[in-house]
Amino acid sequence: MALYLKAAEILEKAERKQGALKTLVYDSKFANIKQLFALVCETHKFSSVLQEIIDSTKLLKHTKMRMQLAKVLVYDLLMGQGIKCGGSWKAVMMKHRSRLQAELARIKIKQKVSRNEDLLPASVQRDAGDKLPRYVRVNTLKTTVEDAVDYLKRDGFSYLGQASRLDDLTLKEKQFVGDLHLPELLVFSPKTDFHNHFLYKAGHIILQDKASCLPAFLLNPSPGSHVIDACAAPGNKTSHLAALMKNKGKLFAFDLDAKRLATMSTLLLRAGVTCHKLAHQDFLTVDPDSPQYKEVENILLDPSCSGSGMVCLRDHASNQEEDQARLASLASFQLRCLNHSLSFPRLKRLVYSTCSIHSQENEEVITACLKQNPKFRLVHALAQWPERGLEPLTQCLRASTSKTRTHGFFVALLEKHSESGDTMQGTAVHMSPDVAPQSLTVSETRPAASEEESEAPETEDKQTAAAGQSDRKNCRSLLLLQLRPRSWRQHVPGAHSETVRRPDICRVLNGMWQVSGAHGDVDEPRAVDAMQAYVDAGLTTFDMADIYGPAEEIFGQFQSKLKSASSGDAVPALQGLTKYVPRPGPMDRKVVEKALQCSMTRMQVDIVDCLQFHWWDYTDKRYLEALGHLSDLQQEGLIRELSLTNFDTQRLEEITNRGIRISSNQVQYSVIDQRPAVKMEQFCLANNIQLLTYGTLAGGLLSERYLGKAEPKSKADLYTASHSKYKNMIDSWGGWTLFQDLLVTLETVAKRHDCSLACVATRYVLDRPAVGGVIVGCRLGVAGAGQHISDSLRSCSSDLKLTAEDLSAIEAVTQRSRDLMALIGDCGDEYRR
Ligand SMILES: C[S@@+](CC[C@H](N)C(=O)[O-])C[C@H]1O[C@@H](n2cnc3c(N)ncnc32)[C@H](O)[C@@H]1O
Repeated sequence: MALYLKAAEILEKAERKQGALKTLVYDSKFANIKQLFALVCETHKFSSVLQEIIDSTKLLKHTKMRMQLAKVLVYDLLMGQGIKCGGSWKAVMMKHRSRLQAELARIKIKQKVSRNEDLLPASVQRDAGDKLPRYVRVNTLKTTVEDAVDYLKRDGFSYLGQASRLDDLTLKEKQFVGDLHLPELLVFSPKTDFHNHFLYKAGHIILQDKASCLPAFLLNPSPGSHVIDACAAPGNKTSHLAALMKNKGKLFAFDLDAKRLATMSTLLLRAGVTCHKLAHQDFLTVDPDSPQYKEVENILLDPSCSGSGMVCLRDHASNQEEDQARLASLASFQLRCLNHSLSFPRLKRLVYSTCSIHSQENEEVITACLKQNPKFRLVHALAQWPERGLEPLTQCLRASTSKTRTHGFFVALLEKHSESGDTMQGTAVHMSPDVAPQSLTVSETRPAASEEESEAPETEDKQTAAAGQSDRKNCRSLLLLQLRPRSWRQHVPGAHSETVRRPDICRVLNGMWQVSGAHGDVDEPRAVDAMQAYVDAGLTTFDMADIYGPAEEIFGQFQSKLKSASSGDAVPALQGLTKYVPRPGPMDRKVVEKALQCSMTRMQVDIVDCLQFHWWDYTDKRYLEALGHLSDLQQEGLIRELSLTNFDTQRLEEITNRGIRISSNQVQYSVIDQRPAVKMEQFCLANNIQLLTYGTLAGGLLSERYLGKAEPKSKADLYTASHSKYKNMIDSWGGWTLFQDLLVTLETVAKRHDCSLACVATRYVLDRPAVGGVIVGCRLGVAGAGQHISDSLRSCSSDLKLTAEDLSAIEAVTQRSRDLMALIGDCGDEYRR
């Protein structure tokens, strides 16, 4: 039912002119955007027919339903895939089904047609029947046309060469050609879906209608130039401009809409665009005389418009009077934007474009603008283009499904006369007074508009840059952090605060779950030897547990090996954090003390740096008893820091309120699982408790290795306990497709900082306010540990700073995920379901 309610809500908003259908759909954050978009578009297309059926059958009166909800339900019942929900709405629709079907049949008989499609107005039928080719722009910032063609051929597509006629764009499944007008454009059969294709996800190709590629192509800014993209989001044309500029120069991009800008940020990151400067600003308020724009010679102006050229968005049942008012308001806004653009002092060329088929927004706006700006004139663009602007503005381009096999579009290229008064290439337009739009006035309000299709690609495989010596040096100063730098001991009578040294821990901790056996057999002597490399790199903190197989023993053996090898030299200080994970049962002092002694023996220590307590069942309150004893043992000098693992905020508060001082809580925290940010983090900050995080790299799934890879499903694919655990988390969070979006975004951020994707994912969590350290599973005795160490060092190096833009790109993906707090619960609840 959620699908139908959301579709109806969007249609109602569109009816109230609160936005374009596509924008409303994308802004809805609905889980299945594709499904919602299809339903909204189809219902919209058949709107007048559905209205007739609903009116004739008096469905609203019988059901008390609202019109748009009735339309989506009737559409799916009679023309779509059948009602997909259950419950009362289904029952209602089934009750009325025969009458609704009969009414549809009656309308068909009356119109002497047999197919639903034939009921549509002629203009719609033509559009719907004329399925547009799938256009793919090769992103030359990331690849070349030749490489993309080669890749696609190897991927089973058949390349038919360069098209030379429009008819060559009629292609069968799996065939493709090079476009006849635009060199970086490849053309495929209409149903080709690239949304899950590696090249798309890697940002090597951009899914962009051919007409929408014209503006940047015609502006053709040179590398190094300064360019403005005035109404830029979601950024397809910006990325095209950047590609033409080879990422050199300055590309100022403005947009009013924050959400669209967030999408744009992601899109540009994926596309590898780096020469841009995004601004959330009304372009009309940008000061043309500001020194920063003094070198701007090119502007691309693609303002909000009616969207009437977008095949699926055409409103076939619209109110003519309202439309006229809206068009006038849009045209007025477009003219203001144009006039403003032309006031930039160094401007030489401007491209104006709309995805509208209305002359009010196109030729009339240009005509009015040229009248008001006599220093500018039209350039006859792309002579070989088959569809021209309406007379007399044939210098402009128009595009349509029938003549250019694209969406409906309009493009004008304006150029300034040379300073001497000579004209630059092209012909000045001569205005006839009858063409000049008398009605164009300047409106102050922003009109409701339709926006052009936004599409979101992704990024490529890249080996991480190994951190060099300088990284390691930088990192050491940041590496150590006092686990709990505060004076709580003073509040505890009898505390051994003077004698117990507080350990400093590394910001990246070596997690030893990997030696527990859950990740394959462990060669203990090899594991012991492998610890040396971590310690040599300065990564001296190890996190283990009494239930991690031989982890504590391995730590102990390494500790003793270090001592015996020191021959009098200072032994490097290790920090050993372990966990006490008892089965629920009696928690008297003897039990707790014995468990602690066992850990100490295995770890070969006489004081445990940090003891993290876990409890499986909150209904069994003996966790409070256990913590009381642990607190006593701490006072007796056997534990430096008493901590928790996987406790939720409620219990953390309960424990703290009992006067038991807790140093840290170990929780799952990653770009994916951000539950701690909901309330845990705040409580920790207020109570001087640090979070130590695990799962930050999702058991290794958050890495380049899984970028562009098919979803791992089998046991063979998910061969460690970590893989299956975190794959489940990804499934709950939003699934593999969204996860791929995240990988691409992280990888693009990583490239910008010349580090690995894992570094970015780690740094993202390290930067959270309550996070003291991130635990990264250490691959003791496993090949590749070198890379892993350098990544850890780089993650906490001072020169790795995630920018606001990086964060907003990451958040643009994560905000599309499910609410894990609602789904799973607070930290650690996954262990107690
Ligand atoms: C047709 S869309 C632009 C599509 C974009 N050029 C692309 O190719 O991806 C128009 C954009 O203009 C933005 N917009 C509308 N009024 C604006 C203004 N006054 N200043 C800046 N942007 C504005 C809208 O938010 C919308 O994102």
